[in-house]
Amino acid sequence: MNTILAGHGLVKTFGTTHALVGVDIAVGERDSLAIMGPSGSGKSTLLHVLAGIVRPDEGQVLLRGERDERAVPPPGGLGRIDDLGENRLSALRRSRFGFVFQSGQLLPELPAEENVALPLMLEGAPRREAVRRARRWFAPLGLEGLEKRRPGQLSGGQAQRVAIARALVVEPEVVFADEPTGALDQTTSTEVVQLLTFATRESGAALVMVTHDPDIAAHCARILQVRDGRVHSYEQFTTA
Ligand SMILES: Nc1ncnc2c1ncn2[C@@H]1O[C@H](COP(=O)(O)OP(=O)(O)OP(=O)(O)O)[C@@H](O)[C@H]1O
Repeated sequence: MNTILAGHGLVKTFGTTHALVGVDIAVGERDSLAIMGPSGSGKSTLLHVLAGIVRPDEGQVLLRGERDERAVPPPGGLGRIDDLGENRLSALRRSRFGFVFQSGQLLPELPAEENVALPLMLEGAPRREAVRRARRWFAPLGLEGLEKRRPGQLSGGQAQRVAIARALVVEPEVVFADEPTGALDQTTSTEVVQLLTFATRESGAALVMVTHDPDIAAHCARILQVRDGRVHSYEQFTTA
């Protein structure tokens, strides 16, 4: 596996709660990894630490191609990101990562196409160009004809597909999804996770997904089980 993102010895404590107590994890190119575990086991914290949203107390997060300012080049072309300044880290999150959350992530006053275009506009693309690029994602995600709808006029499944388009529009290297089907019924969940895994793989990105649902996790190539802030086990599927 060609590792593009890794966490080494990750520790995170909130007050007296030990959310992560020494996690090692590697994400490969075009990998799809489901993070599972009981409530409170540290799944979301692990995703947030890997995505540069939460800084670990100990350990390192490494990303491919991230230049390390120290004299010695990082092993395997990975460079440390957990110690970057806030501005650099947020620029990196915007340009190299895509995010899909459970729900409520779309701006209600913007039409779907502008919601998808938003990350490009934040990167400085002119509105017209950003919307043009955003529209390209509607057909592959089964959203044709819904470009002008506002989030309130979309079903839960359609809104999640718009969120997937928004995550992929920047052509990220890693897509992070935290319970992306948590607010959907079972049939819609299956459709959404199929589109998420397929579109992410087609785009060339890796997927890191937190879910408590084994049927949803089974759409990923690998499943990592977390218990009490530790990696409990890895399961690998050859067919996914
Ligand atoms: N910002 C925070 N402040 C205080 N405690 C936190 C914070 N974030 C997480 N925790 C605590 O850290 C532990 C791990 O939380 P985390 O959200 O990572 O678990 P999880 O496995 O994703 O849980 P769930 O499945 O319920 O979402 C929990 O005990 C939680 O209460």
